[in-house]
Amino acid sequence: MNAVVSELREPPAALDRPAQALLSIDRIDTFYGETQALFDVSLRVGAGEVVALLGPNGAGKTTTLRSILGLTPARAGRIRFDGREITRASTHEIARAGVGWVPDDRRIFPTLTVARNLAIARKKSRFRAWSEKECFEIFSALEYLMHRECENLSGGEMQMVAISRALLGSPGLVLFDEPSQGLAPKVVQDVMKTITRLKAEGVAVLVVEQNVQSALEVADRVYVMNLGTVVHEGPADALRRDAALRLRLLGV
Ligand SMILES: Nc1ncnc2c1ncn2[C@@H]1O[C@H](COP(=O)(O)OP(=O)(O)OP(=O)(O)O)[C@@H](O)[C@H]1O
Repeated sequence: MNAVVSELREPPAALDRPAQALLSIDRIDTFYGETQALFDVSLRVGAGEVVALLGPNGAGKTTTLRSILGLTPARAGRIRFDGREITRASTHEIARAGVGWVPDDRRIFPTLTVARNLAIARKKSRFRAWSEKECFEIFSALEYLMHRECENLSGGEMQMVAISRALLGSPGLVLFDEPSQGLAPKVVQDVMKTITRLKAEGVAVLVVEQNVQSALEVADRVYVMNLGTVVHEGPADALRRDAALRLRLLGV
């Protein structure tokens, strides 16, 4: 083959990568002050794809989410969402573009009612708007909690509010940070079912999890991080089936 033609060609896409990335992170470095937390991190999430971000404490998973959200912007590299560069956009603009967030500490206004917390989360983006009624279909208990103040809710109830709040913001992508943390096994199953439902509705998900088993049940693809870098990328199925690989990468 002519050398010039071959150089002009796109490199072959890896088979396990989505052809059209909704979110693409390219070689980002992120710092807290002078301390570097992410080193040359690249990651992709396709439209309607569920991607799990796994790895030990301090690996850089939350920092990756914070970089996407503009809470701790990347100092080098590039982040694109839905065809638009968001590397240095404000968190508000990123949310308006259709990135939803379910934080690990839920961040619900404790003295406001559930209804009020949900009302202030409503936003329009180019992605589909979810209604409160649809949230009640997903979480049947939610309808009966609407007039409760959020400080009186259980951990599982708070998680329902946090997920519903993300959906009411019309997301094309929802970032979940440790959604199963501190929840009873039944509630963890409900959260994982919700992730599967989002995928069925065409919403992409990037989920950070310590609960490897639950994450592998719902994910299409997986990234494993360690010490601020991506150390593995591949289909979730490979990690589900290969106990030796799972043990080597995740210690479980
Ligand atoms: N606000 C902060 N200021 C300084 N360093 C931080 C801050 N937040 C995180 N770090 C450091 O950045 C690195 C990555 O942390 P990060 O929270 O992203 O890891 P993680 O993989 O999400 O782990 P965990 O499950 O413990 O949250 C760690 O070395 C951590 O100590």
